[in-house]
Amino acid sequence: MSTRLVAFEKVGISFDDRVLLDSIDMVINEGEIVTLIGPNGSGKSTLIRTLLGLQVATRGQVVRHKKLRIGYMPQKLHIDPTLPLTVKHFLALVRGVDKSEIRPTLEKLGIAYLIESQVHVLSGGETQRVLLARALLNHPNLLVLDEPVQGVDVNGQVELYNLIEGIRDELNCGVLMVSHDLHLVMAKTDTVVCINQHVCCSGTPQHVTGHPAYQALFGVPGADESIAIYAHQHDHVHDDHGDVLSNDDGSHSHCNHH
Ligand SMILES: Nc1ncnc2c1ncn2[C@@H]1O[C@H](COP(=O)(O)OP(=O)(O)OP(=O)(O)O)[C@@H](O)[C@H]1O
Repeated sequence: MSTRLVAFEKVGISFDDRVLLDSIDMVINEGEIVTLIGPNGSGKSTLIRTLLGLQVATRGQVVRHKKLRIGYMPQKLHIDPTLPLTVKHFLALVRGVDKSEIRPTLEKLGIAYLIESQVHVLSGGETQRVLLARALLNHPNLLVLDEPVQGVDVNGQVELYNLIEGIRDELNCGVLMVSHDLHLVMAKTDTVVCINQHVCCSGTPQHVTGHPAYQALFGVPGADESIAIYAHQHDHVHDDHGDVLSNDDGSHSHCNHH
C-alpha cells in the first residue's frame, strides 16, 4: 500500500461569519495525482495555503507524514521586471540547493537552453517549467502545483501534463494540482476532488464528471467529444444494421459516464 502523505480531516476555515472551507476531507498518497477543481472563489487557494501551513485551520486538522517534503509551484512568478536575474541565478536562490543539480533539472524539463536567459523574458510555458524546476530542486515527495498550465496554450498544456505525469512516475511523488476544469487534465489524474467550500464530490475523473454536483457547477460534459471522456455503456445489443434491439422489458439506453 502506498504511503499516505497528507490527510485533511474535517478541515474548516472561517473568517468572522464567512465560511471559506467547510469540513474538508482529502487524502494524498505517494504516487497519486490528485486534481482539485472548483469555481472561482470556491476555496482552492485557501486549501493550498492550509496545506502549505500558511493558513491555520479553524476546525479539524491536517495530518502530514513526518517526512513530508513539499515542492510548491505558485500560479505566477512575482519578480520585479527591472531586476536582472537569469534562470540559473533564480534557481540558485532555492534554500539549500545543490547548484550542480540546476542544469540536469532543467534538462529533464527540456529547458536547459534557458539557463542563462533572463526570467522576465520567458514565455508563459517556459516560466511554468522554470517554476516546476524550482519545485523539483526541493526534492519533494509531494508536488503542489497551483494552476500549472495557466497562460499556456493547449498543446503546451498537454506537454506540461505529460511532464508532470513523467515526474510522478520517476519520483513516485504525490501531486496535488489545482485546475479550473477537467478537460485536458482528466487523463493524467487519479483522483479528482471537486470543492465549493465543501467537498461536492470526489473520486475518479469519470465518477466526478458524471456526478450531479459537478454538472451543476461545470455543466454536463460532452459538448466537445474530442476532449471529454466518453464512456459508452451498452445495456443493449445492435442488429446487423446497427439498429438497437430492445431489452426483454422493451427498454434500452445509452449511458454517458463522463
Ligand atoms: N485571508 C482571508 N480573509 C478573508 N477572506 C479570504 C481570505 N483569503 C481568501 N478569502 C476569500 O475566500 C474565498 C475563497 O478564495 P480562494 O482564493 O481560496 O478561492 P479560489 O477557489 O482559489 O478562487 P480562484 O479560482 O478565483 O483562484 C474568496 O471569496 C476570498 O475572497
